[in-house]
Amino acid sequence: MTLVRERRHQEPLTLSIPPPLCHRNTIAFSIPSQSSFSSSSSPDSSPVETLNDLEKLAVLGHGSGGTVYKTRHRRTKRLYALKVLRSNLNTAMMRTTAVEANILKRIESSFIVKCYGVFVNSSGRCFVMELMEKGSLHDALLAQQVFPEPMISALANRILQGLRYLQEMRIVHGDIKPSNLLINEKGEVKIADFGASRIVAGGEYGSNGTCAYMSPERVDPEKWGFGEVGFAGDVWSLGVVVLECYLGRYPLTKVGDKPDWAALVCSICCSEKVEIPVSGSPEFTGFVGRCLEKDWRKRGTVEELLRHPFVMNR
Ligand SMILES: Nc1ncnc2c1ncn2[C@@H]1O[C@H](COP(=O)(O)OP(=O)(O)OP(=O)(O)O)[C@@H](O)[C@H]1O
Repeated sequence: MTLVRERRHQEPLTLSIPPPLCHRNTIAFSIPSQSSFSSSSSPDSSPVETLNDLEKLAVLGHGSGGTVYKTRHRRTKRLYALKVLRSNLNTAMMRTTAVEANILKRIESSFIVKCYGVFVNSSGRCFVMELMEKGSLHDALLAQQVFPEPMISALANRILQGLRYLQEMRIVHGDIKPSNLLINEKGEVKIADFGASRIVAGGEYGSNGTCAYMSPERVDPEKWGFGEVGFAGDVWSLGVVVLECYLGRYPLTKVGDKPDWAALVCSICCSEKVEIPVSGSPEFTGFVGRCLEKDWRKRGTVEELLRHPFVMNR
């Protein structure tokens, strides 16, 4: 289980950041224009045929399963991200990456990081992916600390549209968190990393995913979970991310609390309600409240939240 991880430091983002728009003391940063948030990426006309087509340029980051590189297609000069999974993964992780590859093959959405191909070679399984030049939301939070509400609402809108697409495909993401939300050059946020995902067709939820962003019904199914298939869990995680963007820190534990397993489980499952900062606008607090409803039966659905005034028309 991943728990709350050390934030990896990366090159600071160079997102074009507009003047601060909110009442709080934020670092200036840019809200991508409406069109850049809603436009889709152009389809790639030159897919990668073999891994030899790609030359590695730099390391973009490391995950629990492997390393992600910035690469360039030798002939077309097009840039890609290449995720190379470690060859010594245990059987459970190998199964997980096979599920991930299977899911990625089915996905085609401008709200989800595109996978152009999955290759298996001596060093393991490799995913050729759309390059998200601005890194992850996790990196953006490190650089910006807090986001103004209009930025958060645009971001929530895109993630919800991605979740709507996944639900239509009967896919539960299972690990929505800042490091799995990537940003491209246009400032578009997309959902990535399907290592904890599953296609809903019965069966139990695995234990993959990051505890800090897991919903009460996943952490303590006996108390909160009977009958849940998983889509509501992605909505909960979105609520945690949205609140984190607003506060600039992981929101479900108190400042100074050790983010250990016991503190997390208690903050997610013990109390009946999540405390939402009253300083936000009524739209913001209302939206977060619908995402962080502890009882998944009462929690907002993706469709309902897409119509919520906080994200509507973004
Ligand atoms: N398509 C991409 N484009 C640009 N950078 C990427 C891309 N995919 C991943 N990265 C970078 O590489 C880092 C590692 O990604 P990876 O998916 O391996 O792990 P993670 O999601 O951060 O962690 P874990 O898999 O352990 O939960 C990310 O945090 C991100 O900064």
